[in-house]
Formats: sequence, structure tokens, C-alpha cells
Amino acid sequence: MAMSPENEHPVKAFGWAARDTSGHLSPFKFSRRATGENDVTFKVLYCGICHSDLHSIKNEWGITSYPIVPGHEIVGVITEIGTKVTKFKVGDKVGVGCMVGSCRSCANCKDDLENYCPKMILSYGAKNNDGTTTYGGYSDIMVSDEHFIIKIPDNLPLDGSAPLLCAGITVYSSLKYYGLNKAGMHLGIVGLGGLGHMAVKFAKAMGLKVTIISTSPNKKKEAMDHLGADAFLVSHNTEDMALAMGTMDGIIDTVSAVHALLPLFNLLKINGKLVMVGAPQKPLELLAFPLLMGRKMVGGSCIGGIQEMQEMIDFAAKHNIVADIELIPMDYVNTAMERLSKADIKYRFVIDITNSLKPF
Ligand SMILES: NC(=O)c1ccc[n+]([C@@H]2O[C@H](COP(=O)([O-])OP(=O)(O)OC[C@H]3O[C@@H](n4cnc5c(N)ncnc54)[C@H](O)[C@@H]3O)[C@@H](O)[C@H]2O)c1
Ligand SMILES: [Zn+2]
Repeated sequence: MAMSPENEHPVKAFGWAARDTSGHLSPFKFSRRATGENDVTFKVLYCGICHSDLHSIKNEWGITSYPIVPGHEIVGVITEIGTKVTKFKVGDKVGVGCMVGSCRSCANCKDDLENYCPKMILSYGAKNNDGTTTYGGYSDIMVSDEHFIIKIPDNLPLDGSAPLLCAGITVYSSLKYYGLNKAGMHLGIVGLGGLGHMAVKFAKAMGLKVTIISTSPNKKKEAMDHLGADAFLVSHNTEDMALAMGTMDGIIDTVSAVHALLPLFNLLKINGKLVMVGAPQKPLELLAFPLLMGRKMVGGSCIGGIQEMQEMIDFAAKHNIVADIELIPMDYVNTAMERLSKADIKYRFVIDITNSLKPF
């Protein structure tokens, strides 16, 4: 018989979990493994709320097993290290993103692409190699093999850094892989949420011209004055969309719901690239003609490897890039999820775990 979450491991842990497709989160007792020889254990201080957490707690992708403790933008301070740990010491400020394991021997792992390892272990809702369940960062402590731990540079605030570990790496990796990181290029960003606003910050630091494509005209002023975008297109304004036709080298699409792709293809130059990072639950309509008339391509990208995560966070430290956050207490999380579903957040909720997650 499977062991209860509280008894799977020797170390007591607590967090907030969803139990069913309502997605409602409430206090939850479970357990974490003791610090193994290659492990780092850290006290969680902050955890970002990614839209993937919302998709997952409501089982929108059809792969959730309950109970689920979400959270994969996790930062904190190391409390214990294993005897063979070489990269970290107690007291270091660190984080964990979407992965806590991979096979470490396949071609993708050898290429520092653990994120594409067929045996990659997600930080929550997955199985460890010993069959126990992984639980995420809406919780008091975290333990992971040191390979999957990221060092947070000293000059970055910990709360605003948490979203770099998913939102940040996802947009950084896609810009780099698709060659959309060259100064002077024109980039479109669709969806100005957690990922979208990080994409603006990274793209501007790389020297790109950035145009936001959004359904909400009321986001324009802030996107340009505060985030530094160069232009703003309202996607239902057909006149402005027509004027921008054929002007973009690439588009990063962060939209979390089904939406039309055709207007986006039209914005691309010849050889332009539409990169999907948003993960809507239902299929999108893909027409061949607008792609072949202009040799355009559609691609996708999923987070990034560990080496690239460290590179991204060091780049963020150099350019002072952190997320714009609304810091919330743990017991606000259900309201935050409700607001996230309505895009009522600028631009990322981060849970103040250490000051508000109370044992029970
Ligand atoms: N590829 C990856 O590795 C990866 C990593 C993290 C998140 N994601 C996915 O990316 C998506 C975005 O995540 P986020 O945390 O930035 O979410 P978010 O909710 O912060 O942002 C999503 C944005 O999409 C906009 N939007 C929603 N529905 C829309 C519609 N029908 N038309 C146009 N715009 C619409 C919202 O206004 C919002 O600005 C989610 O689907 C998430 O699961 C993917
Ligand atoms: Zn995420």
C-alpha cells in the first residue's frame, strides 16, 4: 500500500495543496527526504505563482494527480548540505525552478538540456526515482540534488528573483535558441503577464526593439513608460495591426488561452519566427498558407537547462532584471489564483512564505 504523504519521508513538511479540480488550496502536511549526500536542503522564503500552477491545480492539462502542492519559482536560504555537495554552503541564497531531477546521462542531459530529458522530474506533481511524489514551493522547505539548485546573485532581491526561475528562463531560453537576441531586431511579445513582462525586460537588455501585442489597450501606458516597450499594438485594432504587417523578426507568444495565430503570422517578416511558450489547454488553429508564403516558422520552447538558468540569472543580475511583483501572504493564494485567471495582476504574484506560512 502507498504510504501517506506525511510518512513517505523522515522530515516533516507543510504547505498548501489542491485536492481536486476546484483548484482550491488549503493547508497540507507532508514530508521531505532527509538531506542526501548530493542534496541541498533550504528554507523556502518566497515562491512565485506561475500560470502553470493555475493550469495544474485545476487539471486543465489532464495530467494532475492530487493532492498537489504547486510552486516552481522557489527561493530561499540553505539550511543543510550533503557530504558530497561542492557548489554550495549553508546560508547561501538559492532557488529551484521547474525541475528537481533528470537522468543525467542521455544526450539531452549531456548537452545541458535537462529540461528536454525524457526522465526529467518536475518540481511538483511528479514522481521521484524512488516512487515518492514531488511537492513544490508553496511549502516550508525544499530539498533537491545540488545539480538542480541555482545560486541567486547577491545584488538581486530574493522576492523579485523568484519568477526568474520559470518565467525568466522560459523567455530567455526561447530568445536565445531562436536567435531573437541580436541588438536591433524587432520582437513582438503577445500577452503581457508574468512571462510577457519578463520577455520585455530581457529583450530590452539585449538591445531589441519591442512591440507588445495585447488585447488590453489600458496596459499601453505602463508597458511603454514603465517596462520600456517601444510600441504597443491592440490586437483587435485592425488598422494598427495592418500597419505593422511584415515588420517583426520574431514573436514570443505567452498567451495562456486559445487565441488566433493568423494575425501574428501577418506581423512577421519573411523568415520570421513565432515562438510558442504559452500552453493553452486546447489546440490552436494553424493554417499552412500564411507560413509557406514567407517561409515563416512556428516553434516552441520549454523552460531551459540548468547551465542556462545560471547564465540567465547572472545576466539578470548584470542588467538588474527582476520581476514586478505583488507580494502576498499564503492565505491570499486562492484570491490570487482567481485574479490570475482574469489577468488582474501586474505582473507576478509572489508568496511571502517565510512570514505567512503558519504550521498547524
Ligand atoms: N513554455 C514554458 O516553459 C512555460 C513556462 C511557464 C509558463 N508557461 C505557460 O505560459 C503561459 C503564460 O504564463 P504566465 O505565467 O505568463 O501567465 P499570465 O496569466 O501571467 O499571462 C498570460 C497573459 O495572456 C493574456 N491572455 C489570456 N488569455 C488571452 C487571450 N485569449 N488572448 C490574448 N491574451 C490572453 C493575459 O492577459 C495575460 O497577460 C501559461 O499557459 C503557462 O502555463 C510555459
Ligand atoms: Zn512556470
